[in-house]
Amino acid sequence: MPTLTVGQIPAAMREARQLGIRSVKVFAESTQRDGAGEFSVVPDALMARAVRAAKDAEPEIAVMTETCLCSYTDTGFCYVTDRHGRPDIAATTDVTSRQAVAHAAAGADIVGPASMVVGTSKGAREALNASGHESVSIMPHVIFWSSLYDGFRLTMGATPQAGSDREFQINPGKPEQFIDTALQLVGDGADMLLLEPAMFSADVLTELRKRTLAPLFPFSVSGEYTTLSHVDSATGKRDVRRLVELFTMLKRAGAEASITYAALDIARHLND
Ligand SMILES: NCC(=O)CCC(=O)O
Ligand SMILES: [Zn+2]
Repeated sequence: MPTLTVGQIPAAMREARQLGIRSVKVFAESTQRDGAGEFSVVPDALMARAVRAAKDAEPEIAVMTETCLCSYTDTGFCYVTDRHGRPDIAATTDVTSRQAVAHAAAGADIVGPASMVVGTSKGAREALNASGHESVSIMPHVIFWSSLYDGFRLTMGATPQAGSDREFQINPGKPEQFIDTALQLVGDGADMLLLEPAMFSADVLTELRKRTLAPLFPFSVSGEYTTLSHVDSATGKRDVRRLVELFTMLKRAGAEASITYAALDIARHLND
């Protein structure tokens, strides 16, 4: 998967603005890890520097972040584990809530609890309110298991070392569980919901569109980017036509907007 250094962010943001993109979502790949994910909240942590670089370059573009631990734990899990290797819910909520505050302090407009650990959205909301960041929004991820995440995990060095990261993600055979979780998150203070993987959650998007007023954002994940688009060897451009068709369908189904790694390529394609 393509990545940027912090130094490359300003140019990408300027191009995004010129092409009419109004928001970006940032993921940070940390090389420093420990058992508790504390490198995500040190002063000048990678995500905070990335957010600051983006907002300094283009203050009008909304910046969304991810609050999660898979890029910061030595296990590669999205949550802190206790000495028995079991998820430690309280510790996970504590550190991801501090991430939310750190991202907001760096200028983020929307933070995205992504571990699916119950309580992390509520925790982030309370921590943001207690630190004067009432206007920062929360967009939690609602996630079906999928092999489409493999490319992201490989790129981010976030493949769990043992077992799988399905603990809190939802079995794709249980759509009602996905819907219940999404509605519960709205009850916990989510301002909007991110649904992933985009292409395999169109049915629950349609259902949720009828059941909540919260804006719904399908997230087209790494496997969708790598399998539905490719660089055309003749033109050197990324052929994004299949992705455009996917996002057109999702818009029909009720998506507010879709999130994609191909945003710049699609905007270039549409502006051609
Ligand atoms: N929490 C980060 C993701 O879910 C990314 C998935 C992907 O792009 O494959
Ligand atoms: Zn994660």
